[in-house]
Amino acid sequence: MLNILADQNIPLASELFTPFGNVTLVDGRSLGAAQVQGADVLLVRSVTRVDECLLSGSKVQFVGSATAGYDHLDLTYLQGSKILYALASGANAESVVEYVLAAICSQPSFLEKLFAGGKLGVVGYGHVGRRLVEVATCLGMNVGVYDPYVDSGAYTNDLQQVLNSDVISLHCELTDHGRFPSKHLLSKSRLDTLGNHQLLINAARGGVIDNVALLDRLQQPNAPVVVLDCWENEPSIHQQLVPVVTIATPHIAGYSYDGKVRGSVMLRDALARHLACQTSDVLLANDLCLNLDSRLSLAMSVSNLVTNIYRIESDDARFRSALADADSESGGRWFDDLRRNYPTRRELLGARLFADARTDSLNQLAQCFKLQLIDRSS
Ligand SMILES: NC(=O)C1=CN([C@@H]2O[C@H](COP(=O)(O)OP(=O)(O)OC[C@H]3O[C@@H](n4cnc5c(N)ncnc54)[C@H](O)[C@@H]3O)[C@@H](O)[C@H]2O)C=CC1
Ligand SMILES: O=C(O)C(=O)[C@H](O)COP(=O)(O)O
Repeated sequence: MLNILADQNIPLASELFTPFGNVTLVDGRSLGAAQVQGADVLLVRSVTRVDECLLSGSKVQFVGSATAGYDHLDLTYLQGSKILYALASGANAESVVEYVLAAICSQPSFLEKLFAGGKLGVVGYGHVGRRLVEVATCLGMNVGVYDPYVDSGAYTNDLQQVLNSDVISLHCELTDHGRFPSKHLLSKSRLDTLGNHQLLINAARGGVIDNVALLDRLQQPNAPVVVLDCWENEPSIHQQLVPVVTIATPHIAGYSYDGKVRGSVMLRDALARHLACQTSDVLLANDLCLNLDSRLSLAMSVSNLVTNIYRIESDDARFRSALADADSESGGRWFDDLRRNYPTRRELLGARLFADARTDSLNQLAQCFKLQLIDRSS
């Protein structure tokens, strides 16, 4: 029997991994080398740094991270030690895209701009960036993409062109090495080029924006409108930033129930392949039923639909209230508590949409989110 150590915040960890061995659930943030010693398989989230310090001397042979980002894994060490690893690439891309749409919908003037020929600038053209571009273009928006490693075809822009956009959304991985490190990509000088006619969203990693420079920029005149999901030094974030950003959330853009379960299943499947075991399918049907008035404009339909399933303002309110109530001695515990106790949020993708007629706008929406459009009048 394998000894499997899993972060307690990986949904269905016990159910999915018990067929392979004994599953022990642990607190990923405080996980230390002593706990890992007897484990064969380690399943983590982004809060656990997986490197030589954690694994040296252990018998871990497989590391799974139920996340898209992998800046918490020392891949050079894992490869050098012949420890297999698996990620949940793409599992939560839809969740992040719906978060970004909710952020835009929470700022109606920016939503209107994007539907009136304004531009959405996307940094990073991986799973999230591609899906965001797919949805935005399907809705008729004008899009530019900066990703120095990937060909984004007709959407290709240089970084400054993207930073001139009405809405800028960051979706690159966090790196401090290589030809194009993304650490502090939004440096003081780049933040200085932004103005109050722009919305900046960071649901990538905190370190992509220099948070000290951001605080300084947001205290100057003509500051951009900022939505922050990811912060430098989580969970002990720069708290002075909170009052000056427009929306503050605790790194939950990827926290749809669907996205998290997809991530768990991806790891289960990767471990099963490694062990050459069969697995059964996990069906994750979207049973959400939504209603929409077919007379609404496309912009209003998007806004109604997105806010129907997810109100980013509620996350922002919970964040500010938890911070206000936080014990100053507790470090970032309030931030992790918000994440651990995150309410169930479903995705729009694949839901059923009831309307009183089939209009072009509704067909367009149905195509974007693979909705099952049901015409109540027929
Ligand atoms: N807030 C949240 O809950 C979540 C955050 N994330 C973060 O978002 C990132 C993107 O997610 P995915 O698209 O799934 O990852 P991905 O690995 O599919 O794509 C990352 C993209 O970033 C690009 N990139 C790397 N350096 C860059 C640079 N300097 N400038 C512009 N682009 C650069 C890569 O070429 C790649 O196309 C993840 O690495 C993760 O850190 C992902 C999911 C949830
Ligand atoms: O997938 C990623 O990358 C993320 O940022 C995760 O959604 C973050 O969740 P945790 O792994 O920190 O629970």
